[in-house]
Amino acid sequence: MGLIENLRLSKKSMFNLGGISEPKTEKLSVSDLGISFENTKTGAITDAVEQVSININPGEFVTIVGLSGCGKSSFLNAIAGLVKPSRGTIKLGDKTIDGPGQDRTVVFQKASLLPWRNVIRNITYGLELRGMKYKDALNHAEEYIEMVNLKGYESFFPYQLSGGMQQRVNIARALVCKPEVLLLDEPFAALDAITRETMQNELLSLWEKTRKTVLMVTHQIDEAVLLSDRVIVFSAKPARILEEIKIDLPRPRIPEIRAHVDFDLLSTKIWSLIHTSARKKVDVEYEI
Ligand SMILES: Nc1ncnc2c1ncn2[C@@H]1O[C@H](COP(=O)(O)OP(=O)(O)OP(=O)(O)O)[C@@H](O)[C@H]1O
Repeated sequence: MGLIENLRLSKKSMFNLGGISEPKTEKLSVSDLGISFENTKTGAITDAVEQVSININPGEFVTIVGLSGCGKSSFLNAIAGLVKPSRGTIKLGDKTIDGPGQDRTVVFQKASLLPWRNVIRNITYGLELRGMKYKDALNHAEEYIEMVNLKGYESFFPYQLSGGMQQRVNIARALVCKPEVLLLDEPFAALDAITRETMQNELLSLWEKTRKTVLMVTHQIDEAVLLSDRVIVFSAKPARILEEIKIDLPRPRIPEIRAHVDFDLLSTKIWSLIHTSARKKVDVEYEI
């Protein structure tokens, strides 16, 4: 099924994928978050994130952009429960997040598939780990194989797939577990420009169908504008929120939205915020 047909799916089928209902999603609230790392040898402290507060509504697609090394991944990892914050709280609904959980799944830049499992068995793996019988897990996985356009590749092993196909398996593997929140850490950064664009279009279509709550980190400003409802611009390290920019481009979005005049305006605004923070960082470091 092509992108346009996908976007024309009825509202009913958008929210009821093959009869498997999505879990109820709660609001993700981050309050006054601070993250510091201590060098165990020298005792030196690196402050990566400082006083960040964000609310992400169910079904919202939010992206974080900022300079390299400013603290984006540390922030995302804290929400994944992989990094312990030094200050502040993270909540999903009423539940405080203090470690990894099935309600959140992370997709990293590198696909890290299990090389001894074929495509379908990589996708069923998370469900099997949770105690689901393979036959049942297979039913769920087959649905996602179609969604990520890998029908026909079920029996292929990771070494037989391109980088883009591996990342599609990775995304299907994350979605099949039906997390409440999908965390994406530069998911397409390792791909060439054309594959990256294809994957962005596919993610756009996938999100329109699932309306999953997504928090993504990226270096690509156009990627952030294309996909997001809101872009949060982080300052240079330690990361603070410089500005939250609402992306009020119409939905459902199609790839051609890149030609929309507001697309350029929004991208330029974000670019300018990041570059201003880069200049300030140089001024501070060289005491200009
Ligand atoms: N486990 C760690 N121990 C010590 N310092 C860390 C650790 N993880 C990250 N840092 C430091 O925290 C700061 C922020 O790193 P982080 O990876 O979050 O930045 P980023 O914005 O995601 O960078 P990039 O865009 O280049 O991936 C950096 O100075 C980094 O060296």
